[in-house]
Parts: sequence; C-alpha cells; structure tokens
Amino acid sequence: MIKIAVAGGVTGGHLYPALAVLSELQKITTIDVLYFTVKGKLEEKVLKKYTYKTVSLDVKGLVRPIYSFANISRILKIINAQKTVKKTLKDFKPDIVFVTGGYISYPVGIIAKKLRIPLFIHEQNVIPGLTNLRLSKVADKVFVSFKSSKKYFKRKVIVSGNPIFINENKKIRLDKKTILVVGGSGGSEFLNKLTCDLSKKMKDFHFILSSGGKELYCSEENIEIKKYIENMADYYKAVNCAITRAGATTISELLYFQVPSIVIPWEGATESHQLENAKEIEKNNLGFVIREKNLDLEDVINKLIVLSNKTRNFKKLENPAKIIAKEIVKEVLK
Ligand SMILES: CC(=O)N[C@H]1[C@@H](OP(=O)(O)OP(=O)(O)OC[C@H]2O[C@@H](n3ccc(=O)[nH]c3=O)[C@H](O)[C@@H]2O)O[C@H](CO)[C@@H](O)[C@@H]1O
Repeated sequence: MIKIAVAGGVTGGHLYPALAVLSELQKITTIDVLYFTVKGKLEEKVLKKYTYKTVSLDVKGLVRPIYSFANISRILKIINAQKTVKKTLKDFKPDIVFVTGGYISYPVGIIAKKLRIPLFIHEQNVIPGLTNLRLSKVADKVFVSFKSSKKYFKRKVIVSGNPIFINENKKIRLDKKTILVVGGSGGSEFLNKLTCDLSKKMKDFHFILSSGGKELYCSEENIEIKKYIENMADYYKAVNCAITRAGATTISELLYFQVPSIVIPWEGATESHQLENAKEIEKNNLGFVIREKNLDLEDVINKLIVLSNKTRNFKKLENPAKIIAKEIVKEVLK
C-alpha cells in the first residue's frame, strides 16, 4: 500500500491532473490518500464523491504586485496553514507527496521537504506557475506537460504530458453536428456570449455550453446550457469540434481526444500563459488560435464549418497519468 498526500486545486486545471494520477495509481496498488483542499473551492465539492481523507486549508493566493498591502493577511494565513500541514503530515506519515500547482501546493510542498518526505510536482502549463517554479528547486522529480516548458526550469524535468482525467464512459448520442463550448472550470462570459451569437447564425448546428453557472440569457433552441459537465471525456469523444479557453488542462484534453478546436486564450492570464498553451493546438494541426481582439463572427463560423467536417479519429494514446503513477510506485519501493 502507498500512503500519498496530495495538493492541487482551486481550479479544475490543477485538480483533475491530480485525480487522474490517483486513479492510475489505484490500478497498480492500494492507496491511502490525504488531499489538502482550499476552503470553499472546487476540489471540496468534487472530492465529496471520493473516499480520500481531506484537510481543508483557509488560504488565498497572493495578489500582484507581490508587495501589496493585501498580501499581509494572506501571508499570515499561509503561515498558519503551514502549521496545519506540518501537523497533518507528521500524523499521516505519507510515503510521498504529490502536488500539481496552484497556491495551496506551496505550503504542502515546502513542509514535505522540511520533513524529508519525497516530493513530486507536476506543471500543466507551458509557462510554469510561480509555485511550481519555486518548488522545483527542492522537489525530487518535476513532471511537465509540454517539451516547450523545459527551458523555464533550471534542472532536469520529465516530459510526461498532462494526466487526463476520465471518470465515466457513457456514450453520448448526438443527432446534429455538435459544437462543445467550454470556458475552463469557471466558465467564461466571453465564450457564453459568443455561443449565443453563433447559435443564432448556425441553426443547423447544436451547441453544448458549459457556462460555469454564469448568467446567460439565450433562448435559442439549438443551445444546451450546462452549469458544469462532470464527464468531460464523454463529450470530447462525441462532439464534432470545440471552442475553448486555453487553460493547460483543457488544451491537453483536446490534444488527447483529438478534438478539432478553436481556442480563444483568456487575455488576463499571468504572463499570457494561456496564449502559450494555445499555440500547442496549432503546432499539432488540431485547429485555430484566435485572439479576442481579432475575433470576427463570420471568420469563426467559417472555421467551425471546416473543423466540423473533419473526420474524428480518436486513437487511444497512453495517458500521462500512467507515467507519473509508475514513477511514484518506483520512488516509494526503492
Ligand atoms: C482563470 C484561471 O486561473 N485559469 C487557469 C486554470 O484554469 P482552469 O481550471 O479553467 O483550467 P483548464 O482549462 O486547464 O482545466 C479545466 C478543467 O476543468 C474541467 N471541466 C471544465 C468545465 C466543465 O464543465 N467540466 C469540467 O470537468 C476540464 O475538463 C479540465 O479538466 O488552471 C489552468 C491549469 O493550470 C491554467 O492554464 C489556467 O490559465
């Protein structure tokens, strides 16, 4: 049996790769999991369906610029959280700690190393987040999703790919050509509005929109609005093409399921990291990157018609989750 402590969440982009690795690990051996969550965030809702132990931390990410007044109380919360993490790890005594980034990963990773517990980290984005960059200096192994990330790390990294979370296997039947629209785990007002505009002009198409629960007044018959989709893999397999933001995990899923796509990066992302993720779609000839400022409805329609006429050829690729799970087993048994 492997005892593993995990952190990575706040957004789905960090959470699902961690869940994917745990699910692969479970296929190899029995596991005892302790998951550090952020109070009130997505992972607390999702993990209710699992039997993993959880410890909720009351932390918030630091705002930029880093020397802002608002960061004083946030830093105090991190210091407090570190005490909880230390006590929890000492009691739980994991064989290994695995984190997938986001601000909760920092206290967990740092304390793990202080307690001399092996630490593995995974980075989803092409441009690494601050937490993972800092943790990479002390981690035992660093996994990245894309080759293009290597240059950001001053150490050896393993290009594993981004673990793909597959939680159901329901066949979704669609009668019309269907376009899936996903604005990341929190949804996107920009993509919601775009879907509404497109659905009015593309009456022969059916739209499935994950709205993130954001308000949208659109009563077209050919648009199916879902607050959140639990079984994304089933939808990726069933639709003709997709429009998405460029969160790293979404991009990896589009590549894994070979979904022809239009990717519109969120312009507010730090260091334009979504734009860098998006480029992977064009590099792999899977679709188009469109910047918000260049968006033209007719152009999007023409591109969607081209993409939706492509034959979907889903060849089963090795799930990167397997690579990381095997490395975890190797580390624990060595
Ligand atoms: C606003 C923000 O901070 N965005 C970041 C966050 O995004 P975000 O959480 O939006 O990240 P991604 O787009 O990478 O991943 C979203 C994940 O949620 C899942 N999903 C989404 C919608 C839904 O209805 N159901 C569902 O299960 C997707 O399948 C995917 O697994 O983390 C990513 C990975 O570090 C970063 O690249 C993003 O820039």
